[in-house]
Amino acid sequence: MENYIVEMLNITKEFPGIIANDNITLNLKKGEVHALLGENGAGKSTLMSVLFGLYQAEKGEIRKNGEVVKINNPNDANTLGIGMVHQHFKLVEIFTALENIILGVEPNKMGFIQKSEAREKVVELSEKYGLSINPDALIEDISVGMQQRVEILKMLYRENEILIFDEPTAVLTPQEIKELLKIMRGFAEEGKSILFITHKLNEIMDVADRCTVLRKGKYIGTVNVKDTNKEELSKMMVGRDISFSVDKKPMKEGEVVLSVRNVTVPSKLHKNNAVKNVSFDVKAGEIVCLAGIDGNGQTEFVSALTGLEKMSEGSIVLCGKDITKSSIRERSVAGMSHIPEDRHKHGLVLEYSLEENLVLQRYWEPAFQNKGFIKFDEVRKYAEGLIKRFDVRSGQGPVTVVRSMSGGNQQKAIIAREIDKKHEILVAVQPTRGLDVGAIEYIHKQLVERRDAGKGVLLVSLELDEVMNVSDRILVMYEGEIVGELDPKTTTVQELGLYMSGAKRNTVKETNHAG
Ligand SMILES: Nc1ncnc2c1ncn2[C@@H]1O[C@H](COP(=O)(O)OP(=O)(O)OP(=O)(O)O)[C@@H](O)[C@H]1O
Repeated sequence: MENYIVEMLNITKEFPGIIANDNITLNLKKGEVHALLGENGAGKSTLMSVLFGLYQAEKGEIRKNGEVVKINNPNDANTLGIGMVHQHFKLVEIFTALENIILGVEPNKMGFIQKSEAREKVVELSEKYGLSINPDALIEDISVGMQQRVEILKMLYRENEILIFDEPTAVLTPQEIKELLKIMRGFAEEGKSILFITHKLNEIMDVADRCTVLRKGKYIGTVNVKDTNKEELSKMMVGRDISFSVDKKPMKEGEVVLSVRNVTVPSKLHKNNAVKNVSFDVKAGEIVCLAGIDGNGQTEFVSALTGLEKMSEGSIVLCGKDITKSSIRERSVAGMSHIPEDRHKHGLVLEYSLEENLVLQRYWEPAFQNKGFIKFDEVRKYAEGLIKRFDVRSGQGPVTVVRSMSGGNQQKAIIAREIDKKHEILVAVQPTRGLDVGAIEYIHKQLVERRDAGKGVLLVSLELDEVMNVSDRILVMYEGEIVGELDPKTTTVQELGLYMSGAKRNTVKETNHAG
C-alpha cells in the first residue's frame, strides 16, 4: 500500500445553496507536485481551505502520515507543517517584507538580537531557493511577483513541508512563471510535497507528477501526468472536447470607432511618463491587441482611456465624439464597454448581489426603472438570462453576494455585463485571467462574435497564445511607447517576444497616425 503524507478522505463541504466539495478524496505523496485542476467554481480553493483549516468539512477526515488529524484553523495547519499561498495574498501592506515573514511566529516581543537572527534566516532561505526579495521594502511598494516570494518565504520560514499554491501563476509574468515552476520542482526534489492549483495545462504538463481533477464539486479522477496529455485533462475537466484554436472568419473592416492621438500619461511610481505619445485607431469589425510585458504602460494607458485616470496630453475620440475629458459614465454611455484588469477594485461591488452587479451601469435605463423606482422583477429576469447565457455559476443565482463567488465566476459576471451592454468598442483587459479552458474558449468566441457584429475590440493581454490566436492586428507596447505593429498571420511568437523585450522595433504605419 502506498504511503501518503496527506490523505483527504471523503470530504464534503457545503455552502448555502451549493455543495462545494461532494465526497472528495485526494491523496498527496511525499515529494510530489500534485496539480489540482477543475473548472471555475469546481471546488478547488474550498478543498485547499479545508486542508489549511480555513473551513471545516461537514463530512470526511484528514490524515497526516496515516494518523487522523483535526485542523480547526490555520495555526493547526501550520503546526502540522502545512502552509498556503492564497489567490489573493494575505500580507500586511504597511509592514516590511521581513516583518510579514516573521509575523506570528515569535509570540513574545522580539528583541533586537532575535530579529537579526530572523533576518539572517530569511536571507539564507531567499538565497538558497533563489527567491530574491528586499527584506526592508514595504509590501505596498513591491511588485506582485515579489509579494508572492514573500508569501513563499513565509511558509519556508515556518518550516512547512506541505505547500499549497492556489493559482500562483495567474498574477505572474511569463518569466516569473518559469522561475516559480523551477522553484516548485526544487521543493519537491528536496522532499517537500506540493499542491498546485492552476488552469494552465502547459504548467501541469511541465511541473506536476500527478493531477487530480474536480468537476462541479465532485471528484473525477487522478492521473499520472506522464501518461496523459492536455486534451485528456481538459476533457476530464469539462466533460467534452475543447478546441484550443480560435475559429475566425476573414475580417470585415468598417469605420474607425476609436481614435487615440498622442496620449501621454504621467507615472505614479517615477518621474517619467508611463505612457508616451501613443496613437492608434481601432476600426469597427477588428480586434486590435495591445501586447507587452506587464508594467510597460498598458495599465496606465487603459486607465486614461476608460477615464479612471487623467492623461497629461493627447486626445481620444469615440465614434466621432471627443471623450478626452469625459467621466467614466459618459464614456460608458458613449459606447465604451470595459472588462477591467482588477475585477475587485473596478469591476464589481463585492457586497452587492450578482443581479445588482449585472445592472450596475444601466439600472437607470427605462427597462429597469420607472420614475425612480427599480423594477425588481425586470432586473431579476434580465439577470437570470445573462447567468444562463454566460454560465455564471454561484450558490444562490441572482441573489448570491458576489464576494462568495469563485474568482472565475466573478470574471464571467463582468464579461456578461460588459458584452451585453450597448457598446461600439469593447476594451477587454486580461479577460481570461483566472478562467478555465472551457471558459476561455467561450470568451474568445464572444470577442470574435463582437468583432463580427461590427464592433471594435481592444484586447490588452499578456498571454502570447491569446495575442496570436485572437487578434487581427497586434500593437506592442514597450516602456510606454508603441514599438511595433504586427500582423499575427505573418509573425511568430519568437518575433513578438523580441518586440516585447525591446530588442526590435518597427515604425508604426502612417495610416494609424492619420487624423
Ligand atoms: N465562503 C463561501 N460562501 C458561499 N459560497 C462559497 C464560498 N466559497 C466558495 N463558495 C462557492 O463554492 C463553489 C466552489 O468555489 P471554489 O472557490 O472552491 O472554486 P474553485 O474551483 O477554486 O474556482 P476558481 O477556479 O474560479 O477559483 C463556488 O460555487 C463558490 O461560489
